[in-house]
Amino acid sequence: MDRSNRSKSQKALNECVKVIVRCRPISKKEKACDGASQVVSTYPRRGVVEIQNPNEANKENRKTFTYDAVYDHSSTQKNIYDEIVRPLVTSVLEGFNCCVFAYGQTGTGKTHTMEGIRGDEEQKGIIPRTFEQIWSHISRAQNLNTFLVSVSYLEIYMEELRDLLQPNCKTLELREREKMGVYVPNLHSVTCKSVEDMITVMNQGNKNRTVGFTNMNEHSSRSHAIFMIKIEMCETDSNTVKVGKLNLIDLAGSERQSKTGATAERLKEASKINLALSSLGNVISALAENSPHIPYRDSKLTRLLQDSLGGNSKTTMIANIGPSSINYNETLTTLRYASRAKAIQNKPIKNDDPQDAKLKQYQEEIARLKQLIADRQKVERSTVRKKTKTVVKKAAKSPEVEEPAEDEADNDENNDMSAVIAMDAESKVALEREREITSQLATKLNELEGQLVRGGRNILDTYTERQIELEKRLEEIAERKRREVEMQQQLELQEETTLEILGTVTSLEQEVELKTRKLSKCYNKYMALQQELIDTKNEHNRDLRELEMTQNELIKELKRLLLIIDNFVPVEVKNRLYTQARYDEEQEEWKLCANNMNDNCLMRRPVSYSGRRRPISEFALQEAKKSNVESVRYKGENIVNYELDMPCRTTHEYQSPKVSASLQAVLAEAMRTDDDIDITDNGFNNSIRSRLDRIINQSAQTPTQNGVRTIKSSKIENSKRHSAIKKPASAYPKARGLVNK
Ligand SMILES: Nc1ncnc2c1ncn2[C@@H]1O[C@H](COP(=O)(O)OP(=O)(O)OP(=O)(O)O)[C@@H](O)[C@H]1O
Repeated sequence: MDRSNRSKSQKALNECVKVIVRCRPISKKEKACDGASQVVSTYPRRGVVEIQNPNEANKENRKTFTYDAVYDHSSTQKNIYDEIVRPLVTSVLEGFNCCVFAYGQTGTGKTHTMEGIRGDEEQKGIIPRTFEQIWSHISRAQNLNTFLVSVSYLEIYMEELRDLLQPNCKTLELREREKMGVYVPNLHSVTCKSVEDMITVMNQGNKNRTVGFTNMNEHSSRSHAIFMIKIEMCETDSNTVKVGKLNLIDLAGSERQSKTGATAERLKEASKINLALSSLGNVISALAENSPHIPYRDSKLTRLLQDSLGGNSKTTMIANIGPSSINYNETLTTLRYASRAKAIQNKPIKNDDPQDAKLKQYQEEIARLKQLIADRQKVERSTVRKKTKTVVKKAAKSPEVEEPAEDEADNDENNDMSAVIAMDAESKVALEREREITSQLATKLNELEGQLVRGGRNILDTYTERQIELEKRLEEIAERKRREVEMQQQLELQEETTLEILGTVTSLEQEVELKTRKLSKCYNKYMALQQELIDTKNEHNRDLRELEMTQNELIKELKRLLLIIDNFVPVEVKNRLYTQARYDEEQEEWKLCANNMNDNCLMRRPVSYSGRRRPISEFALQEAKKSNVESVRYKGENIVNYELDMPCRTTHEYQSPKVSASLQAVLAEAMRTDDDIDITDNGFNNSIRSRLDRIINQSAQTPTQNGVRTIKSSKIENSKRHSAIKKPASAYPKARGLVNK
């Protein structure tokens, strides 16, 4: 394709993000819930969803939202795929970047929509259906085009990128390059050659995905999962390469702690999930309002979705909702975000002749290897012939050989073989080596060729002409349905305009009537906006409360950990932790810095004068062994020359450990009542036990004040009590605890 053509095809038209809403059937749990009702009504033919506030007195006051398509509880996985995703995958096969992502509250059917039910032909979701469409296209491709299909699978868990196909490798990072956009270097990708290959990879990734139990979903996804498919295609005629990329994203669901009952780890996961989703909401809002700053950098999720939202990709958002009144607020939030996302404009561009296409590299490498093998084989043959001629000439001169072979240098391989037999040992070895290299090259060539797939070979035998026809019809039906919904929506809009036009007619009375109707419409709109404002404020307050609850939980956890550190971690270890711990901004985690005291000590070792003989120390020998050119020559280990390495802590600085007020109170109470203190060996180590031991004995020796024994830790009293502390072990009859005497 020449430059002008390419620029023509790349002249991108703006295209809005397509938004569809899918409402799942009411669940058994929701049905069983007291006072719950269905508050969502869907109108698939008009692309409209209505939601009614269950607490509002005026039941007529419903909120209405319009989308590109709406699916109710009776919609099937096949319908959704054929009408929504099939046209997108067709675009991918034309060289576009496309993205489908499922968004919604936890338990509303995102995973059901994207992945479906494994092993159930009817219930399989978007991802496995995509595989079938891709391979059916390849099997039918004309001109025997060459394809390279590769897939990657990653998840964002607690704001960390993880490779689901190589779970043990270290966490991944995000990079950005001008032409490539945002990408993940070192992400493992697997080349696939059939539907089955892709299903195997998907299942393998799903096994590694982080899933957990919550009150709202037994198998709740605790991470955002992104399945990436890259299809590189080379047209045999024009030799041009196109690349289509498809991202299939199953987001983790937004959730409220009050409903999911999340605690500890689940709670931390939930707070990260909600943060990422709220940053996604902010990006959607900023894009919809044409804001000059789009906060993509607020989370890894929004950075990864940068091309899909406001970028060069064709994007479809599937907003999953449930019909029950118990989730009214969450459903309303999802519907609002989905409605805002409709305004996002993308600029899809065909990836014609991309520079980073592996297929092109593979094809060039294959051509190079083929040429190399052919050249080697030529050289090999001519060497064999030359050698054989010499051997035969020698043999002709020798008296033992009676009949010299005259036609030994024929072209066929049999003669080559007999020639090899006739060759001397050295030449044979050289020839073997040559052949080995050639066979290695051939293996490499086969490997590379094995990764590529030739189209048009009907890989899927099951695809008959009728099925192909059926697919075409399905696409037509989907297109017609889309247009029908669009027309219906336009009709409704035009109704309003017609009303205005009608307003110009006849009598004053009619004018008054029309204006009253108009006014009442405007008033309704005004009221709806007022309500939205109130709802948004309430939503904001709820979010705030939720965040406060999460914060309280996390503070509680922090206090618990600090209490453990204060009471059970030795002071010197604690101090070391505090001085060595550094927060790594890049990786967003705490790290322990290596203590560089050793290095400093080594630096203080006296260096020797070059040329002077000196006894070699063990250390110097070891340094020399490392054969480091820059390593210094050390003097003999004359310890008198050394500075003393001062310990980190001196006896003078020693302070007795602090005992928390609660522990003191317990001990004091026990002292007062003279009861036995039985401390079981529940994770207590010996040093802690002995510390407690000391404290108890100290207080036992302290004179009582007003009948209550006090714990003192002055040095003088410590020394006075020294003998008391050294009681024989037999003074403590219980092996696993202490008894106050
Ligand atoms: N359209 C549907 N038809 C029938 N069942 C559905 C539908 N959508 C969801 N379900 C059922 O609802 C339950 C929750 O669905 P799913 O796990 O897909 O939710 P999710 O949105 O992915 O939740 P999470 O965000 O917690 O991962 C599942 O048992 C699923 O089978």
